[in-house]
Amino acid sequence: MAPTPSPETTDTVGHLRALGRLLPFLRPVLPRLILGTIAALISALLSLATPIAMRALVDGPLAESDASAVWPVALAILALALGEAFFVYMRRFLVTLPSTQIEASMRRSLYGQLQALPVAFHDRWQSGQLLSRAVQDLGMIRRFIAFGAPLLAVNAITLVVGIVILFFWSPLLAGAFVVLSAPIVFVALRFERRYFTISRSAQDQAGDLATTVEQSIHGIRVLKAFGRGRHALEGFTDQASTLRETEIDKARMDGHLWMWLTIVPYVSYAVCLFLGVWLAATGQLSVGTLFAFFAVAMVLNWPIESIGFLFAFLIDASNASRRFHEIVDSENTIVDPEEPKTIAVPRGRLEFEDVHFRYQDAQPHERDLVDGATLTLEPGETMALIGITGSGKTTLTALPARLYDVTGGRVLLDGVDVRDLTLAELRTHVAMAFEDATLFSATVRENVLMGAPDASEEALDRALAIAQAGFARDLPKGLDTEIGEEGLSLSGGQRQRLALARAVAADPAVLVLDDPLSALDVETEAQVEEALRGVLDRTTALIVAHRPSTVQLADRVALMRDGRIADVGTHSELLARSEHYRYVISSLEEAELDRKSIDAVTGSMQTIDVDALERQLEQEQDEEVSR
Ligand SMILES: Nc1ncnc2c1ncn2[C@@H]1O[C@H](COP(=O)(O)OP(=O)(O)OP(=O)(O)O)[C@@H](O)[C@H]1O
Repeated sequence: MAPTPSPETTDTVGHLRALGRLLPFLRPVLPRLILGTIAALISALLSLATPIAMRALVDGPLAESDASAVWPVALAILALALGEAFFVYMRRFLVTLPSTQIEASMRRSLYGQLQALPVAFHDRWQSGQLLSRAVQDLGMIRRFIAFGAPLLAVNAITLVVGIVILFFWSPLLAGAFVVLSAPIVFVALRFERRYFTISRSAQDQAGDLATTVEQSIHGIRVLKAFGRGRHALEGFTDQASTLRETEIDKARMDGHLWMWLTIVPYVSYAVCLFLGVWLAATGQLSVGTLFAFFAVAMVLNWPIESIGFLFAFLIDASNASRRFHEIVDSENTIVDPEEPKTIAVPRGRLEFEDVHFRYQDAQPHERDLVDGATLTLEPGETMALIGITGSGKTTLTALPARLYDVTGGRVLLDGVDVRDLTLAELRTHVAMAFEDATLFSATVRENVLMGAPDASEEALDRALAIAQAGFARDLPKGLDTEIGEEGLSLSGGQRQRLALARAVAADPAVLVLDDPLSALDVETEAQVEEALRGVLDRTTALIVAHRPSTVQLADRVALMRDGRIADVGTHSELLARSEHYRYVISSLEEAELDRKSIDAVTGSMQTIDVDALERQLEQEQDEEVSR
């Protein structure tokens, strides 16, 4: 998603306001930034002083043919040059460190906000948009703070001081110079309006491109398995071409501005040269002053020419600041209560009390996805949740840990509304394992102990044993083996077992399992379920079941239908009294039979060289892509 900028903020004041919002990040390093800008200003003023010394040289020693008087002026010019170089160095020295500090603290704040924002926010935002803001936009802001902003301030002051000097020497010549250079203002204003929109488009398109790269890397197996490599490449190429065209438009606009910023001053120099020579010839201006006038005008050439790219820089940075604040300003709706309650000794009674929930993108005419669900899990009880696909089971299980907040009704833990507990406390009481077992680039140990970093070695052993994840000890470095994106690849079943171990290790009062055993073969699943039974005696568990065997594990089963809990009872009670339950169970059994036959086929495939087959398949697909 890439929000479009509001039109009222596209003027210079809007840009400055957007940049002004960076002030809280600038404040801690403001003294250094100011000193850096002062250093830049001194170096610029020294560059203006050189023509003054030259004027003295031409009108003094040169005019009077006094060779001995040349030395002091030449030494003064040398000193001015050395001084200028020193202050340029000081500017870089003073400004580089704070600008990287600002970038780092902005990045920290952005990442903190991304962590704090609810799942509903992440549902709406593309990952690439977030990535490009965290990397590209913040880099742009750093460069603007380190380079663009001081230069802008210094160039503006240099221009004013330079023009004042010119007026002081010759009001007529300086007046002509200013009037002839004035069209630059109109060119710049026109540029600003058009560049703002295109700069924002380029940044948003870069975010879209990052999303595509991220998604295709994430889904590389699917793309390869379905031979969609070429299709993905075509899609990527289209997006990259669009971005390229936008960048070319940007460069064209920039080039256009540069052209005017080069032509206009030179036209004005040419006219002023005629005028200046006439003034000197008629004795109204000394040769030294004429010479110095043009030396100063040449020094002013850079501040005038740089207006173009500094202006573009300012607009890019203000857009980057807007894009940054779009995230940072996003309202976090899932926060700690002002006066939190606490549950000293959790027992694990979980109640859904007339719970309603609808996703933000739900159409007004649609009814709530969870539409008045009421269900009570007694401490230590294991409740299986079943229903047809899309009936809202996963959504309901996301509510106790406040991954989403209910839109009506309440979820109570030991009689306390989960919204009255701090998130930190709530998440020590409620642990989750999902079907999609996400592991992070860290060691096995760190992944499993994520919810309980202080857990003992025994607790870790127990969690691994329950989840049948003993295989982790046989990895190259045992539990210290790096896994995830940067480390060792694990099978889907191995990942799920570690994710389950992670949920169990936290030793929660309530365990919410959203089909966390789907990737396990039947035998391992039976072993995990057997071991889980021991844990579930002490822990309240809500388990989304997609297999009849998981239903058997439960004390009772809740049947979800049309957003409500249509019935609750033991498996045999529901079989006896609910037709819908029989329908759901029979469809689960059918799916299970299919899965067992697939397991049998894959078992017999163990004798075939699967690796060789995979390699051959990949080779064929690569050849297809390269064709
Ligand atoms: N983040 C989301 N934003 C918007 N709609 C969503 C989101 N997640 C799920 N839905 C919609 O809510 C409905 C219920 O989804 P949910 O995953 O809760 O069902 P489920 O019963 O767990 O399904 P399954 O058995 O297939 O896993 C679906 O129609 C789905 O499209």
